[in-house]
Amino acid sequence: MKDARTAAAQALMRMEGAGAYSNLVIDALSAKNGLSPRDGAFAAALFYGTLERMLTIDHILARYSAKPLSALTPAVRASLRMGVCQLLYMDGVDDYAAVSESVNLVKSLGCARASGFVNGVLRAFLRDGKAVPPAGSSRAGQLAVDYSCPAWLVEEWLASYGEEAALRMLAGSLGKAPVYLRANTLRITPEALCERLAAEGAEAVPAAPPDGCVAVRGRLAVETLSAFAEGLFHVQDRASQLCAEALGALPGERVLDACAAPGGKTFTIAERMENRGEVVARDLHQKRADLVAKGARRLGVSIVTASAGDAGVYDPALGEFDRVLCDVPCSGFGVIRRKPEIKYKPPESIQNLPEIQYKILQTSSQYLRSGGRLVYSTCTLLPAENERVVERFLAENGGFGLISQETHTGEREDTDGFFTACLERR
Ligand SMILES: C[S@@+](CC[C@H](N)C(=O)[O-])C[C@H]1O[C@@H](n2cnc3c(N)ncnc32)[C@H](O)[C@@H]1O
Repeated sequence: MKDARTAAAQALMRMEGAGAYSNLVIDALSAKNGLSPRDGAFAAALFYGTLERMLTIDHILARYSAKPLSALTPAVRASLRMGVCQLLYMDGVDDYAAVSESVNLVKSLGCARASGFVNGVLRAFLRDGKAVPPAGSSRAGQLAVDYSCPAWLVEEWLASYGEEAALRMLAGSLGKAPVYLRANTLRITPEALCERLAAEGAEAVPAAPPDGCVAVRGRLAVETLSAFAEGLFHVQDRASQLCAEALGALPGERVLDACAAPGGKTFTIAERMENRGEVVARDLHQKRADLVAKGARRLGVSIVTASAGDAGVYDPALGEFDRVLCDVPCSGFGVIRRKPEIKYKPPESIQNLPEIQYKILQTSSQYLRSGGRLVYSTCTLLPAENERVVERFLAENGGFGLISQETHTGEREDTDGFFTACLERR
Protein backbone atom coordinates (compact mmCIF):
# COMPACT_ATOMS: atom_id res chain seq x y z
CA MET A 1 0.00 0.00 0.00
CA LYS A 2 3.07 2.26 -0.17
CA ASP A 3 1.91 3.89 -3.40
CA ALA A 4 -1.62 4.25 -2.04
CA ARG A 5 -0.33 6.21 0.97
CA THR A 6 1.85 8.35 -1.30
CA ALA A 7 -1.13 9.13 -3.55
CA ALA A 8 -3.29 10.00 -0.52
CA ALA A 9 -0.55 12.28 0.89
CA GLN A 10 -0.06 14.03 -2.46
CA ALA A 11 -3.82 14.54 -2.71
CA LEU A 12 -3.97 16.03 0.79
CA MET A 13 -1.11 18.40 -0.02
CA ARG A 14 -2.89 19.48 -3.18
CA MET A 15 -6.06 20.22 -1.17
CA GLU A 16 -4.08 22.82 0.78
CA GLY A 17 -4.20 25.01 -2.34
CA ALA A 18 -7.36 27.05 -2.85
CA GLY A 19 -10.26 25.83 -4.98
CA ALA A 20 -9.33 22.12 -5.27
CA TYR A 21 -12.11 19.52 -5.52
CA SER A 22 -11.50 16.35 -3.47
CA ASN A 23 -12.99 13.87 -5.96
CA LEU A 24 -11.00 15.25 -8.92
CA VAL A 25 -7.75 15.45 -6.93
CA ILE A 26 -7.82 11.87 -5.59
CA ASP A 27 -8.99 10.34 -8.89
CA ALA A 28 -6.19 12.11 -10.80
CA LEU A 29 -3.51 11.07 -8.30
CA SER A 30 -4.68 7.43 -8.14
CA ALA A 31 -4.51 7.28 -11.94
CA LYS A 32 -1.11 9.01 -12.06
CA ASN A 33 0.33 6.55 -9.53
CA GLY A 34 -1.17 3.62 -11.49
CA LEU A 35 -2.99 2.23 -8.44
CA SER A 36 -4.89 -1.06 -8.60
CA PRO A 37 -8.63 -0.82 -7.72
CA ARG A 38 -7.83 -2.17 -4.22
CA ASP A 39 -5.03 0.34 -3.59
CA GLY A 40 -7.13 3.11 -5.15
CA ALA A 41 -9.94 2.32 -2.69
CA PHE A 42 -7.48 2.38 0.24
CA ALA A 43 -5.97 5.70 -0.95
CA ALA A 44 -9.44 7.22 -1.28
CA ALA A 45 -10.52 5.98 2.18
CA LEU A 46 -7.36 7.38 3.79
CA PHE A 47 -7.56 10.67 1.91
CA TYR A 48 -11.28 11.26 2.61
CA GLY A 49 -10.98 10.03 6.20
CA THR A 50 -8.15 12.49 6.89
CA LEU A 51 -9.84 15.39 5.10
CA GLU A 52 -13.13 14.74 6.88
CA ARG A 53 -11.57 14.55 10.37
CA MET A 54 -8.93 17.21 9.81
CA LEU A 55 -10.06 19.58 12.58
CA THR A 56 -10.11 16.79 15.17
CA ILE A 57 -6.75 15.50 13.93
CA ASP A 58 -5.18 18.97 14.00
CA HIS A 59 -6.52 19.49 17.53
CA ILE A 60 -4.69 16.30 18.58
CA LEU A 61 -1.51 17.23 16.75
CA ALA A 62 -1.50 20.70 18.35
CA ARG A 63 -1.18 18.91 21.70
CA TYR A 64 1.53 16.41 20.65
CA SER A 65 3.68 18.33 18.17
CA ALA A 66 6.33 20.64 19.66
CA LYS A 67 6.13 22.80 16.54
CA PRO A 68 2.94 24.50 15.35
CA LEU A 69 1.40 22.57 12.42
CA SER A 70 1.67 25.66 10.23
CA ALA A 71 5.47 25.64 10.69
CA LEU A 72 5.83 22.08 9.31
CA THR A 73 6.40 21.29 5.64
CA PRO A 74 3.30 20.08 3.79
CA ALA A 75 4.75 16.54 3.50
CA VAL A 76 5.37 16.25 7.25
CA ARG A 77 1.94 17.71 8.00
CA ALA A 78 0.24 15.22 5.62
CA SER A 79 2.18 12.26 7.06
CA LEU A 80 1.22 13.17 10.62
CA ARG A 81 -2.42 13.83 9.75
CA MET A 82 -2.74 10.52 7.89
CA GLY A 83 -0.96 8.75 10.75
CA VAL A 84 -3.53 9.98 13.29
CA CYS A 85 -6.35 9.15 10.90
CA GLN A 86 -5.14 5.54 10.62
CA LEU A 87 -4.67 5.27 14.40
CA LEU A 88 -8.12 6.60 15.23
CA TYR A 89 -10.46 5.90 12.36
CA MET A 90 -9.20 3.04 10.19
CA ASP A 91 -9.99 -0.31 11.80
CA GLY A 92 -8.21 -2.27 9.08
CA VAL A 93 -4.80 -0.71 9.90
CA ASP A 94 -3.12 -1.83 13.13
CA ASP A 95 -1.41 0.73 15.34
CA TYR A 96 2.10 -0.51 14.65
CA ALA A 97 1.57 -0.28 10.87
CA ALA A 98 -0.02 3.18 11.19
CA VAL A 99 3.13 4.53 12.86
CA SER A 100 5.77 2.68 10.84
CA GLU A 101 4.05 3.41 7.51
CA SER A 102 3.83 7.11 8.40
CA VAL A 103 7.56 7.11 9.11
CA ASN A 104 8.25 5.34 5.78
CA LEU A 105 5.94 7.78 4.03
CA VAL A 106 7.63 10.92 5.28
CA LYS A 107 10.97 9.45 4.14
CA SER A 108 9.62 8.61 0.69
CA LEU A 109 8.24 12.15 0.39
CA GLY A 110 11.81 13.45 0.72
CA CYS A 111 11.73 14.48 4.40
CA ALA A 112 13.83 11.71 5.96
CA ARG A 113 15.13 14.15 8.60
CA ALA A 114 11.60 14.44 10.01
CA SER A 115 11.12 10.68 10.40
CA GLY A 116 12.11 10.67 14.10
CA PHE A 117 9.77 13.57 14.78
CA VAL A 118 6.81 11.83 13.07
CA ASN A 119 7.59 8.63 14.96
CA GLY A 120 7.78 10.50 18.30
CA VAL A 121 4.52 12.43 17.85
CA LEU A 122 2.49 9.36 16.81
CA ARG A 123 4.01 7.15 19.53
CA ALA A 124 3.25 9.74 22.24
CA PHE A 125 -0.40 9.85 21.13
CA LEU A 126 -0.50 6.05 21.14
CA ARG A 127 1.08 5.89 24.62
CA ASP A 128 -1.69 8.14 25.95
CA GLY A 129 -4.30 5.63 24.76
CA LYS A 130 -5.25 7.66 21.66
CA ALA A 131 -7.40 9.96 23.81
CA VAL A 132 -8.62 13.12 22.09
CA PRO A 133 -7.73 16.07 24.37
CA PRO A 134 -10.76 18.08 25.59
CA ALA A 135 -11.46 21.25 23.66
CA GLY A 136 -12.01 23.72 26.47
CA SER A 137 -15.10 25.08 28.15
CA SER A 138 -17.42 26.06 25.30
CA ARG A 139 -20.09 23.63 24.10
CA ALA A 140 -19.63 24.71 20.47
CA GLY A 141 -15.86 24.30 20.75
CA GLN A 142 -16.23 20.74 22.06
CA LEU A 143 -18.73 19.84 19.30
CA ALA A 144 -16.36 21.37 16.75
CA VAL A 145 -13.64 18.94 17.85
CA ASP A 146 -16.02 15.97 18.24
CA TYR A 147 -17.45 16.37 14.74
CA SER A 148 -14.50 18.05 13.00
CA CYS A 149 -16.66 21.02 12.09
CA PRO A 150 -15.59 24.69 12.23
CA ALA A 151 -16.78 26.30 15.49
CA TRP A 152 -18.48 29.18 13.66
CA LEU A 153 -20.68 26.71 11.74
CA VAL A 154 -21.49 24.72 14.89
CA GLU A 155 -22.54 27.96 16.61
CA GLU A 156 -24.65 28.96 13.61
CA TRP A 157 -26.42 25.58 13.51
CA LEU A 158 -27.06 25.55 17.27
CA ALA A 159 -28.50 29.08 17.15
CA SER A 160 -30.58 28.57 13.99
CA TYR A 161 -31.85 24.99 14.26
CA GLY A 162 -31.60 24.11 17.99
CA GLU A 163 -29.53 21.46 19.74
CA GLU A 164 -31.36 18.35 18.49
CA ALA A 165 -31.30 19.24 14.79
CA ALA A 166 -27.75 20.63 15.04
CA LEU A 167 -26.49 17.35 16.49
CA ARG A 168 -28.24 15.44 13.70
CA MET A 169 -26.71 17.74 11.10
CA LEU A 170 -23.23 17.34 12.63
CA ALA A 171 -23.56 13.55 12.70
CA GLY A 172 -24.88 13.64 9.12
CA SER A 173 -21.83 15.62 7.97
CA LEU A 174 -19.56 12.61 8.61
CA GLY A 175 -19.35 9.17 7.04
CA LYS A 176 -20.21 7.60 3.74
CA ALA A 177 -23.12 9.24 1.90
CA PRO A 178 -25.88 6.96 0.58
CA VAL A 179 -26.30 6.53 -3.16
CA TYR A 180 -29.74 7.15 -4.64
CA LEU A 181 -30.73 6.80 -8.26
CA ARG A 182 -33.66 8.16 -10.16
CA ALA A 183 -35.12 5.50 -12.49
CA ASN A 184 -35.66 6.90 -15.98
CA THR A 185 -39.41 6.35 -15.90
CA LEU A 186 -39.58 7.00 -19.66
CA ARG A 187 -37.77 3.68 -20.12
CA ILE A 188 -38.11 1.51 -17.03
CA THR A 189 -39.98 1.12 -13.73
CA PRO A 190 -38.03 1.36 -10.45
CA GLU A 191 -38.72 -2.35 -9.81
CA ALA A 192 -37.45 -3.41 -13.25
CA LEU A 193 -34.41 -1.17 -12.81
CA CYS A 194 -33.57 -2.94 -9.53
CA GLU A 195 -33.78 -6.32 -11.30
CA ARG A 196 -31.59 -5.04 -14.09
CA LEU A 197 -29.03 -3.67 -11.61
CA ALA A 198 -29.02 -7.00 -9.73
CA ALA A 199 -28.14 -8.73 -13.00
CA GLU A 200 -25.12 -6.40 -13.19
CA GLY A 201 -24.10 -7.17 -9.60
CA ALA A 202 -25.56 -4.07 -7.91
CA GLU A 203 -28.03 -4.42 -5.06
CA ALA A 204 -30.76 -1.79 -5.18
CA VAL A 205 -34.30 -1.34 -3.82
CA PRO A 206 -37.16 1.02 -4.73
CA ALA A 207 -37.09 3.86 -2.20
CA ALA A 208 -40.17 6.05 -2.75
CA PRO A 209 -40.99 8.80 -1.94
CA PRO A 210 -40.80 10.16 -4.49
CA ASP A 211 -41.82 7.55 -7.05
CA GLY A 212 -38.84 6.61 -9.17
CA CYS A 213 -36.31 6.85 -6.33
CA VAL A 214 -34.04 3.81 -5.91
CA ALA A 215 -31.52 3.23 -3.08
CA VAL A 216 -28.27 1.44 -3.90
CA ARG A 217 -26.55 -0.77 -1.34
CA GLY A 218 -22.81 -1.39 -1.40
CA ARG A 219 -20.04 0.56 -3.02
CA LEU A 220 -20.35 -0.17 -6.71
CA ALA A 221 -19.45 2.67 -9.11
CA VAL A 222 -22.91 2.79 -10.69
CA GLU A 223 -21.81 5.05 -13.54
CA THR A 224 -19.68 2.19 -14.93
CA LEU A 225 -22.72 -0.10 -15.41
CA SER A 226 -24.23 -0.71 -18.81
CA ALA A 227 -27.65 0.24 -17.38
CA PHE A 228 -26.19 3.73 -16.95
CA ALA A 229 -24.82 3.85 -20.51
CA GLU A 230 -28.27 2.76 -21.73
CA GLY A 231 -29.84 5.74 -19.96
CA LEU A 232 -31.95 3.76 -17.49
CA PHE A 233 -31.16 6.07 -14.55
CA HIS A 234 -29.26 9.06 -13.28
CA VAL A 235 -27.61 9.46 -9.88
CA GLN A 236 -29.52 11.88 -7.67
CA ASP A 237 -29.96 12.25 -3.92
CA ARG A 238 -33.48 11.70 -2.61
CA ALA A 239 -33.72 15.31 -1.37
CA SER A 240 -33.03 16.59 -4.89
CA GLN A 241 -35.68 14.23 -6.28
CA LEU A 242 -38.17 15.61 -3.73
CA CYS A 243 -37.23 19.13 -4.80
CA ALA A 244 -37.94 18.34 -8.47
CA GLU A 245 -41.20 16.75 -7.35
CA ALA A 246 -42.16 19.92 -5.44
CA LEU A 247 -42.11 21.87 -8.71
CA GLY A 248 -45.07 19.69 -9.77
CA ALA A 249 -44.44 20.07 -13.53
CA LEU A 250 -47.10 18.46 -15.73
CA PRO A 251 -46.88 16.99 -19.25
CA GLY A 252 -47.16 19.71 -21.91
CA GLU A 253 -46.05 22.61 -19.68
CA ARG A 254 -43.19 25.10 -20.24
CA VAL A 255 -40.59 24.95 -17.48
CA LEU A 256 -37.51 27.09 -16.83
CA ASP A 257 -34.62 25.53 -14.89
CA ALA A 258 -32.54 28.65 -14.31
CA CYS A 259 -29.40 27.06 -12.73
CA ALA A 260 -29.54 23.61 -14.29
CA ALA A 261 -26.08 22.02 -14.54
CA PRO A 262 -25.15 19.23 -14.30
CA GLY A 263 -28.84 18.55 -14.88
CA GLY A 264 -30.13 16.10 -12.26
CA LYS A 265 -33.28 18.07 -11.55
CA THR A 266 -33.82 18.94 -15.21
CA PHE A 267 -33.91 15.22 -16.05
CA THR A 268 -36.25 14.30 -13.20
CA ILE A 269 -38.60 17.13 -14.17
CA ALA A 270 -38.63 16.13 -17.86
CA GLU A 271 -39.28 12.48 -16.96
CA ARG A 272 -42.17 13.52 -14.70
CA MET A 273 -43.52 15.50 -17.67
CA GLU A 274 -43.43 12.24 -19.69
CA ASN A 275 -41.12 13.99 -22.15
CA ARG A 276 -43.97 16.25 -23.32
CA GLY A 277 -43.79 20.05 -23.25
CA GLU A 278 -40.55 22.03 -22.93
CA VAL A 279 -37.80 22.40 -20.35
CA VAL A 280 -35.47 25.35 -20.91
CA ALA A 281 -32.28 24.56 -18.99
CA ARG A 282 -29.81 27.39 -18.43
CA ASP A 283 -26.48 27.66 -16.65
CA LEU A 284 -23.89 30.40 -16.40
CA HIS A 285 -21.20 28.69 -18.48
CA GLN A 286 -21.58 26.94 -21.84
CA LYS A 287 -19.42 24.00 -20.69
CA ARG A 288 -21.82 23.34 -17.82
CA ALA A 289 -24.88 23.74 -20.05
CA ASP A 290 -23.27 21.14 -22.35
CA LEU A 291 -23.30 18.66 -19.44
CA VAL A 292 -27.09 19.01 -19.27
CA ALA A 293 -27.45 18.44 -23.02
CA LYS A 294 -25.19 15.36 -22.84
CA GLY A 295 -27.13 13.85 -19.92
CA ALA A 296 -30.47 14.49 -21.63
CA ARG A 297 -29.23 12.68 -24.77
CA ARG A 298 -28.11 9.66 -22.72
CA LEU A 299 -31.52 9.47 -21.04
CA GLY A 300 -33.46 9.94 -24.29
CA VAL A 301 -35.07 13.13 -22.96
CA SER A 302 -35.88 15.28 -26.00
CA ILE A 303 -37.81 18.22 -24.47
CA VAL A 304 -34.76 19.82 -22.88
CA THR A 305 -32.89 22.66 -24.55
CA ALA A 306 -29.71 23.61 -22.71
CA SER A 307 -27.90 26.90 -23.18
CA ALA A 308 -25.63 29.37 -21.39
CA GLY A 309 -27.22 32.34 -19.64
CA ASP A 310 -26.88 34.43 -16.51
CA ALA A 311 -29.99 33.88 -14.40
CA GLY A 312 -29.39 37.25 -12.75
CA VAL A 313 -30.00 39.09 -16.04
CA TYR A 314 -33.54 39.18 -17.46
CA ASP A 315 -33.77 37.82 -21.02
CA PRO A 316 -37.14 38.69 -22.64
CA ALA A 317 -36.45 36.21 -25.47
CA LEU A 318 -37.07 33.31 -23.06
CA GLY A 319 -40.82 34.10 -22.89
CA GLU A 320 -43.27 33.00 -20.23
CA PHE A 321 -43.22 29.79 -18.17
CA ASP A 322 -45.71 27.69 -16.19
CA ARG A 323 -43.05 26.76 -13.65
CA VAL A 324 -39.61 28.04 -12.74
CA LEU A 325 -36.91 26.31 -10.69
CA CYS A 326 -34.13 28.36 -9.08
CA ASP A 327 -31.71 25.76 -7.70
CA VAL A 328 -29.19 28.46 -6.91
CA PRO A 329 -25.42 28.34 -6.27
CA CYS A 330 -24.89 28.08 -2.50
CA SER A 331 -22.37 27.32 0.24
CA GLY A 332 -23.23 23.59 0.10
CA PHE A 333 -23.24 22.86 3.86
CA GLY A 334 -25.90 20.18 3.30
CA VAL A 335 -23.48 17.99 1.32
CA ILE A 336 -20.36 18.14 3.52
CA ARG A 337 -20.09 14.35 3.77
CA ARG A 338 -19.87 14.15 -0.04
CA LYS A 339 -17.29 16.95 -0.29
CA PRO A 340 -15.56 17.48 3.10
CA GLU A 341 -13.51 20.43 1.79
CA ILE A 342 -16.71 22.49 1.78
CA LYS A 343 -16.61 22.99 5.53
CA TYR A 344 -13.14 24.51 5.47
CA LYS A 345 -13.99 27.46 3.27
CA PRO A 346 -13.63 30.75 5.14
CA PRO A 347 -16.99 32.27 6.16
CA GLU A 348 -16.05 35.50 4.32
CA SER A 349 -16.04 33.57 1.03
CA ILE A 350 -19.78 32.89 1.25
CA GLN A 351 -20.96 36.27 2.45
CA ASN A 352 -22.01 37.54 -0.98
CA LEU A 353 -24.12 34.46 -1.79
CA PRO A 354 -27.49 35.72 -0.43
CA GLU A 355 -27.28 38.77 -2.71
CA ILE A 356 -26.53 36.58 -5.77
CA GLN A 357 -29.29 34.15 -4.79
CA TYR A 358 -31.81 36.95 -4.32
CA LYS A 359 -30.94 38.42 -7.72
CA ILE A 360 -31.43 35.05 -9.42
CA LEU A 361 -34.74 34.46 -7.64
CA GLN A 362 -36.03 37.97 -8.33
CA THR A 363 -35.03 37.90 -12.01
CA SER A 364 -36.33 34.38 -12.64
CA SER A 365 -39.68 35.17 -11.02
CA GLN A 366 -40.37 37.62 -13.84
CA TYR A 367 -40.76 34.76 -16.33
CA LEU A 368 -43.58 33.14 -14.41
CA ARG A 369 -47.16 33.30 -15.68
CA SER A 370 -49.92 34.26 -13.31
CA GLY A 371 -50.90 31.18 -11.28
CA GLY A 372 -47.52 29.57 -12.02
CA ARG A 373 -45.21 27.93 -9.47
CA LEU A 374 -41.71 28.99 -8.50
CA VAL A 375 -39.37 26.75 -6.49
CA TYR A 376 -36.31 28.19 -4.76
CA SER A 377 -33.83 25.61 -3.46
CA THR A 378 -30.33 25.18 -2.06
CA CYS A 379 -28.23 22.30 -0.75
CA THR A 380 -27.11 24.33 2.23
CA LEU A 381 -28.21 24.66 5.84
CA LEU A 382 -27.93 28.36 6.61
CA PRO A 383 -31.02 30.56 7.09
CA ALA A 384 -29.21 33.50 5.45
CA GLU A 385 -29.22 31.61 2.12
CA ASN A 386 -32.62 29.99 2.66
CA GLU A 387 -35.48 31.49 4.67
CA ARG A 388 -33.99 35.02 4.67
CA VAL A 389 -33.74 35.11 0.85
CA VAL A 390 -37.36 33.94 0.51
CA GLU A 391 -38.56 36.44 3.16
CA ARG A 392 -36.82 39.29 1.35
CA PHE A 393 -38.29 38.18 -1.96
CA LEU A 394 -41.83 38.10 -0.56
CA ALA A 395 -41.37 41.48 1.13
CA GLU A 396 -40.05 43.20 -2.01
CA ASN A 397 -42.22 41.49 -4.65
CA GLY A 398 -45.98 41.81 -4.33
CA GLY A 399 -48.09 39.24 -6.14
CA PHE A 400 -46.26 36.14 -4.87
CA GLY A 401 -47.33 33.86 -2.03
CA LEU A 402 -45.49 31.13 -0.12
CA ILE A 403 -47.14 27.72 -0.52
CA SER A 404 -44.68 25.76 1.63
CA GLN A 405 -41.05 25.56 2.64
CA GLU A 406 -39.02 22.71 4.05
CA THR A 407 -35.53 22.20 5.42
CA HIS A 408 -34.21 18.64 5.20
CA THR A 409 -31.82 18.06 8.08
CA GLY A 410 -31.82 14.30 7.64
CA GLU A 411 -34.53 13.64 10.24
CA ARG A 412 -36.87 11.57 8.10
CA GLU A 413 -34.58 9.78 5.70
CA ASP A 414 -30.87 9.66 5.19
CA THR A 415 -30.85 12.52 2.66
CA ASP A 416 -28.48 15.37 1.98
CA GLY A 417 -29.24 18.62 3.75
CA PHE A 418 -31.56 20.61 1.53
CA PHE A 419 -33.93 23.60 1.52
CA THR A 420 -36.95 24.00 -0.75
CA ALA A 421 -39.47 26.85 -0.88
CA CYS A 422 -42.55 26.66 -3.15
CA LEU A 423 -44.00 30.00 -4.20
CA GLU A 424 -46.94 30.92 -6.39
CA ARG A 425 -47.61 33.95 -8.59
CA ARG A 426 -51.10 35.11 -7.85
C1 LIG B 1 -26.69 23.93 -7.19
S1 LIG B 1 -26.02 23.93 -8.78
C2 LIG B 1 -27.37 23.36 -9.75
C3 LIG B 1 -27.59 21.87 -9.69
C4 LIG B 1 -28.61 21.41 -10.70
N1 LIG B 1 -29.88 22.08 -10.56
C5 LIG B 1 -28.84 19.93 -10.65
O1 LIG B 1 -29.80 19.46 -10.05
O2 LIG B 1 -28.02 19.19 -11.22
C6 LIG B 1 -25.99 25.62 -9.18
C7 LIG B 1 -25.62 25.91 -10.60
O3 LIG B 1 -25.79 27.32 -10.80
C8 LIG B 1 -24.87 27.73 -11.77
N2 LIG B 1 -24.81 29.20 -11.67
C9 LIG B 1 -24.07 29.97 -10.86
N3 LIG B 1 -24.34 31.27 -11.07
C10 LIG B 1 -25.28 31.32 -12.03
C11 LIG B 1 -25.95 32.38 -12.72
N4 LIG B 1 -25.73 33.65 -12.41
N5 LIG B 1 -26.83 32.06 -13.69
C12 LIG B 1 -27.08 30.77 -14.01
N6 LIG B 1 -26.46 29.72 -13.41
C13 LIG B 1 -25.58 30.00 -12.43
C14 LIG B 1 -23.62 26.97 -11.43
O4 LIG B 1 -22.78 26.88 -12.56
C15 LIG B 1 -24.19 25.61 -11.00
O5 LIG B 1 -24.18 24.72 -12.07
